[in-house]
Amino acid sequence: MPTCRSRPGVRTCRCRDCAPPSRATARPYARHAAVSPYPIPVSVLTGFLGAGKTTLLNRLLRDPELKDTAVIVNEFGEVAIDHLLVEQASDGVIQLSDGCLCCTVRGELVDTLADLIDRLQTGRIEKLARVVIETTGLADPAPVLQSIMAHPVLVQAFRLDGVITLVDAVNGAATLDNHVEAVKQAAVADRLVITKADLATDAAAVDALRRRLRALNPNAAILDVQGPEAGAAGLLACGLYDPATKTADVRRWLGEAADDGHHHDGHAHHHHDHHHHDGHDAHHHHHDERIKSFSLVHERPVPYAAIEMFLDLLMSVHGDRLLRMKGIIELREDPSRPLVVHGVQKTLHPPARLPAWPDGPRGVRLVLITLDMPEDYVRRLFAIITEEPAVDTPDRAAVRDNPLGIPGFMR
Ligand SMILES: Nc1nc2c(ncn2[C@@H]2O[C@H](COP(=O)(O)OP(=O)(O)OP(=O)(O)O)[C@@H](O)[C@H]2O)c(=O)[nH]1
Repeated sequence: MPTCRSRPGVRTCRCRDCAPPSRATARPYARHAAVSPYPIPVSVLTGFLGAGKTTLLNRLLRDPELKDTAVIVNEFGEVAIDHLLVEQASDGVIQLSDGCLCCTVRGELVDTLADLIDRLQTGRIEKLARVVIETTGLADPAPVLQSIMAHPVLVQAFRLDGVITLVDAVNGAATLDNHVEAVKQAAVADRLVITKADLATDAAAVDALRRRLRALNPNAAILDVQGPEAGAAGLLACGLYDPATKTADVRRWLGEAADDGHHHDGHAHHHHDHHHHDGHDAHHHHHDERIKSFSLVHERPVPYAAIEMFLDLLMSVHGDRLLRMKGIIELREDPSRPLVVHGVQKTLHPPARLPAWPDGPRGVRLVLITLDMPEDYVRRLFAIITEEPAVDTPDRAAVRDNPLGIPGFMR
């Protein structure tokens, strides 16, 4: 990354030469996908200590589909050894010097990603098809996702493709009991991968772990690391765009919220399975109880201002409790082009517009993954925001023209 022209040595200063372009110039990724390499998909590979991240990464990197992939490996502890374990040519591997990727070296992750773009633009890297970030096992992945999405330049160059979380079949249940980070890792995943099933002697315990993961995260596919579907294609293409069909695949992206057949009431909330028929009574699910995944569904278009107000209120009141949100929205002002929203905690990705609706249901479909968030509050807020005002009431026009005027929701 070049240093600042006016202040040599300073890398990320805010002077006119260096300041990133304003958000207003950010272009939705859908539009330039066809003509430029941007945005480059970023996959985050996470999973508790020793879950098998490096092992899987090494296997994936041998797949020709992963050519032109940059891998950012982070390191927990003083001595940088993880990069030595990643077998691929050292060129593609970027080692963050120290510490935990999620917090202390957040700046460094941003610099590393910015540097990749710089190398691409100056021709030092010819092609960059994808970035994989392997997080330390102790990381809460949300801040990693956030640091990409909150950065005005990075957000134009990269898009989050998905989070792949590895769960060890032998130690997974105990890890979930004892570490809330592990529960968060599982909850925000787009793909859950069970590793070390070959070492597990107790098949019933592995089944119980699967059920527990399913309850924690109803929308993610659960795969076996040894299975045929755990290859590059199955793991690294979780985003809205299906690289196979080159179209937006909402169903694949949102999971059950897009599934018209099952949840007409918009209540896609999964209750935890407390029936342990197998005698493997996983007693302490207290971390699991704090995490909920639910969908908000509305079958009609909504005004832009209403959805904006909903997201604003949700983020400002409960942003810290929102681990992840994804959604697709039919706007009343422009129903033919869906709005795509993507949030991590208090950070909202600049909303993108798709040129057209893919097949399937329209309206509003939002999937929320929350930690200690009062679901009732969110549902009530959503109901008020999406409610059609009764015909013939004097307030109807006022509400339509100025949704900020909805009673009870003045700020
Ligand atoms: N039998 C078996 N061993 C595995 C599997 N996956 C990983 N391992 C082993 O588990 C150990 C830890 O694997 P790593 O890939 O280093 O795990 P990691 O998640 O990168 O570990 P950290 O970076 O320390 O968090 C290694 O000895 C692997 O060989 C698996 O599916 N089956």
